[in-house]
Amino acid sequence: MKHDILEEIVAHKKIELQHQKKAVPLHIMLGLASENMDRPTYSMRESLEKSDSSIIAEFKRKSPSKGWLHPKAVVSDIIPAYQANGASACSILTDEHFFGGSLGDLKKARQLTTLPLLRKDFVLESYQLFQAKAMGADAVLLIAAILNPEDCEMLANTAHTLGLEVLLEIHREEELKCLNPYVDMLGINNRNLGSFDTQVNHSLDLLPAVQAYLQKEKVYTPLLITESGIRDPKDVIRLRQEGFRGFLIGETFMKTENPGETLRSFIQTCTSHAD
Ligand SMILES: O=P(O)(O)OC[C@@H](O)[C@@H](O)c1c[nH]c2ccccc12
Repeated sequence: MKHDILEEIVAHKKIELQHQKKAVPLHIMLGLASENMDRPTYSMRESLEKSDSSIIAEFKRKSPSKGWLHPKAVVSDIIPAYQANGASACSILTDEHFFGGSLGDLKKARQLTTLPLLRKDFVLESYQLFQAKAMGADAVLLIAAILNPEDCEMLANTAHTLGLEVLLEIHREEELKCLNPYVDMLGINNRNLGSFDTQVNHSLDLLPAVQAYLQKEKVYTPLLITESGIRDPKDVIRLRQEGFRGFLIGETFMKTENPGETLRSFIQTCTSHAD
């Protein structure tokens, strides 16, 4: 049987969470989150909607599929450069073991940018939403492949209570059952998190099923995002024409020496080739 990395990540996350909760108990983390309730927040959905390029630029040092991309990447270099060069939002990988990130990266990023910040991690419980709020996130990722619909709705509802927007990620049509009224953005991940197989066309393949579902369930109106494996500005142009309004890109920027510069020329190509 093929080894499923997603199962390994979730198993590791559960142990990690036990340690984190021992170090900072739930009620303390909730308190830290509430202290952040008054700070200004930035809507990722609005930022993507009003942009012509709608790029969510990701800060990711390594990944299980690609290994190290940029081992010495520093938040204070890259996040301000992402903002200066036209990103609509930033995604910060906070998983340490598999992606080389940390909650400290998110906290630092918050001090350096007014872009909407997405906490990118493997969220299983509300505790992680409190962490996200405490560290300055504006939005959180929920991954349908690791949640059941009830937990997903509970987490999305809690996120909204904390003033966090929700990006729900799906890879397969069946995962649409995790949609709920609290989902602000629906992301189609072009990468299968179990096998790492990544095809940009996956978003287009799944789109008719997503549109049919949204047509049927008219109360859900999430903004459509495409995630992973985007290397060519032409893909962004093509996917925008089909209705996508957010493009989550990590590796294409992070594997270069100057991710901000790479973002700048990527956006330039996108906008100069669009009608
Ligand atoms: O580096 P890429 O191929 O541009 O992909 C970015 C982002 O979509 C990817 O990091 C991602 C999408 N969903 C995730 C869930 C967990 C961790 C990482 C991810």
